[in-house]
Amino acid sequence: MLHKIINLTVRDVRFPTSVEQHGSDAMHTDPDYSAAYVVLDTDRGLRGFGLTFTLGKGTEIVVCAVEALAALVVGKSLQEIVSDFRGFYRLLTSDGQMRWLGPEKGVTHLATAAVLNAVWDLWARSEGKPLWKLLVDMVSHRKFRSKVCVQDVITISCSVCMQKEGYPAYTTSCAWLGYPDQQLKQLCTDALKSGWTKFKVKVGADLEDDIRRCRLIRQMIGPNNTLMIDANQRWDVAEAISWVSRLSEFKPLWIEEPTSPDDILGHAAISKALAPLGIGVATGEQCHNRVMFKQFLQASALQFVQIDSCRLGSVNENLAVLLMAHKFQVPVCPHAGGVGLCELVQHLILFDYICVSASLDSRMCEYVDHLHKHFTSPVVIQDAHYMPPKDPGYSCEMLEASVQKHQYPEGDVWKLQL
Ligand SMILES: C[C@H](O)[C@@H](O)CC(=O)C(=O)O
Ligand SMILES: [Mg+2]
Repeated sequence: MLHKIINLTVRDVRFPTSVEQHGSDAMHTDPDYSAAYVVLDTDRGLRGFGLTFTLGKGTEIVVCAVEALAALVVGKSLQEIVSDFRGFYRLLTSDGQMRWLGPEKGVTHLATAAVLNAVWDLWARSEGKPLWKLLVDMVSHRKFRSKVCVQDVITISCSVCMQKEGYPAYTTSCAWLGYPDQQLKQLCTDALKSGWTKFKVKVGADLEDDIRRCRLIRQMIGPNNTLMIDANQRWDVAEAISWVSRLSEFKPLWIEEPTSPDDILGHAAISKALAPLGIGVATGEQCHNRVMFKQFLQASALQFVQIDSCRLGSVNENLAVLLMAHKFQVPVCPHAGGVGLCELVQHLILFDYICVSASLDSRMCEYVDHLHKHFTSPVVIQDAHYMPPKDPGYSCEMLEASVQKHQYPEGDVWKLQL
C-alpha cells in the first residue's frame, strides 16, 4: 500500500468508429469512440490504469481537465488516498480553482472519473484482486459503513452463481441508427445464434424509419425475446409520449433517454404516461451525479437505473447510486459499450448483485461488441452473460500498441484518416 504516485500521464486515444456508423444514434450521428486514458506510475513500479469515455474532439478538453487535476494526485501514496477516500474524492471535485467548472458534472467530472478509475485499478492491483472482489471483500470485512444496510444480503451463493453463470447481458450491437436494414438483419441473425435474447434498437430520428426497424427486429427476435429502444434525448416530453406510444405495438421494455437528461420532472411525466403501455423509462448514461439520480428516484422518473462507470465520479459515486437504487427498489441496468465501459462496469454490476441487490429480476448489463481487443483483460462473454473478470485491477489497461496506433493525431490510424 505504500505505493507513492510519482507520475500521471493522460493520452487522447480515438477510434474511427464513425466511418462504419458504429455507435450512431439520433443525436450522435458520427461518433468516434474515444478515451482520455490515464496511467499512474508509482515509486515501486506498480501502475494504475484508468480512462473516461468520450467522443472525438471532446477528448482534447477532457485531457486538459485531467492534466489540471494531476497535481492533486502526484506525490500522494495509495495508502494516503484510500485511508480517506472520501476526502480525496472531495479534493478532486471541490478544488477551489476548478470547482466552478462543475461542480461534479461535465468535463471536470469525466476527468475525475478517469483519475479515480486509475486509482481504484491501482488499489485492486496492489491487493492482487479484480476490483469487484476487492469491493466484495471490503463489505465482508465491514470496511464499508453505510446507512443502507447491505451486509444481510451478502451470500456466498450469489458469488458462486456469478462464477458459474455470469451476469445477464443485452446487446446494442445489432441496431445502431446508421446501419442499413440488411446489416440489422444479418447482425440479428448472428446474435440469436450466439444466444442473445435481449436487444436494444436506436430510435428517434424519423418515426416511419423507427416503425420499420422495430418491426423488422421484432420479427427477427420473436415475441418472447426482449426489445428496448433508445432515443438519446431526441424529443421533448409530449413528443416522447406520442412517439413511443406509436412504437408500443413492438412491446419495448423501456424507452431510454427519451428527453433531456436533466429534465427530471419531464422523465416523471413520460414514465407516468407510458406505464399503462407497460413501457418503463431508463436513463443514466448522461446523468451526471448522484444528486441527479437521487431526484430521479424520488420523483419516480425512471424505472431502470443506468449507472455509468465514467459519467459518475468513478466507483465512489457509483456505489452511492447502487445503494440508493436498492433503497428505492429500482433495478440497475448499467450503460456500457463505448470504449472500455463494458470492461469497467462489469465489476460494479457484479458487486451490485453479490452485495447489494442479490436479485437478477429485470436486471441486465449492456454489451456492445466493439474495441475489446485493445484491452489487456477484455471482457469475457459466454452465452450472453458477462463472466467475472479474474485478473487483478479494474480491467481498463489498454495494449500499448493499440494506444500508440490510435493516439490522436499522431497515431498511424489517424495519419491515414487525416
Ligand atoms: C454515442 C453512443 O454510441 C450512444 O449511442 C450509446 C448509447 O446510448 C447506449 O449505448 O445506450
Ligand atoms: Mg443509451
